[in-house]
Amino acid sequence: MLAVQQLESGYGESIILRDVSLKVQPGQVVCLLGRNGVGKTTLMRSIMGVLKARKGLVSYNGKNLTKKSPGFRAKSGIGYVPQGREVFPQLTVYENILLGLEASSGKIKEIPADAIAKFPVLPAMYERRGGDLSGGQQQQLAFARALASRPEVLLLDEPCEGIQPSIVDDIRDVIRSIKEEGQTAILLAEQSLDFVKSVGDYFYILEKGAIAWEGGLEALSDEVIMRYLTV
Ligand SMILES: Nc1ncnc2c1ncn2[C@@H]1O[C@H](COP(=O)(O)OP(=O)(O)OP(=O)(O)O)[C@@H](O)[C@H]1O
Repeated sequence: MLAVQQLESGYGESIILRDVSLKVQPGQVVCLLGRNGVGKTTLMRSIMGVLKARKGLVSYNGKNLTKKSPGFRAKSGIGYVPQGREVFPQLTVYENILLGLEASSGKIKEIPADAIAKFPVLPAMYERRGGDLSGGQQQQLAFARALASRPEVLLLDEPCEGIQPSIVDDIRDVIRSIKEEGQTAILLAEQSLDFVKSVGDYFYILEKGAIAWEGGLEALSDEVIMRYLTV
């Protein structure tokens, strides 16, 4: 289980997240919601260790990761698809995916066929440079790169942002298939309510850098949506 306890995090002088606690249980798709700028990306980055927490705890299966590097966290089984993808533009699609294997500490030597089978468009593009792909294709590439090391928890930061509807549908199908397989839990930050409702098991809503609401799909009422999510 991934657990965040009383996390405080920010940039320079400003504190962005205060007293944030959440859990992602094995096999779950947990969604992180909130209006623009509430701190969803800051939370993802703090969980991955790209941003150091100021207070609180990030742990995975009881192991305290709070002071550990992003590389250590990746090797502990946490995958990350950052907002904006962060595909290496000069490397080929194949090389980008190979880099994802680094997180397996040498245990996985070849790109797993079942991980790549989730993105059938990619093999035909193996020799193309990452930077030449469309935004949607880059999103699929970043997703495949993260899955290549068979993470136990996957952090997905706004995978549908700026993506054409047909690829959003493909991404939804990939998330559903990961959920059915039950090997990888997902923490999904996403603005699209329809999307999260179609895949999510449990929901946390951030407001002003703190968890303002949490609950299951049945509790995510119109009133809650109006109060915390409507712009
Ligand atoms: N590198 C940074 N330096 C300083 N402030 C930052 C930095 N990145 C984000 N912030 C600020 O932190 C706050 C939270 O931003 P964050 O990107 O985490 O929100 P978000 O919920 O992911 O927003 P969005 O939905 O628009 O992606 C915002 O006020 C933002 O301006």
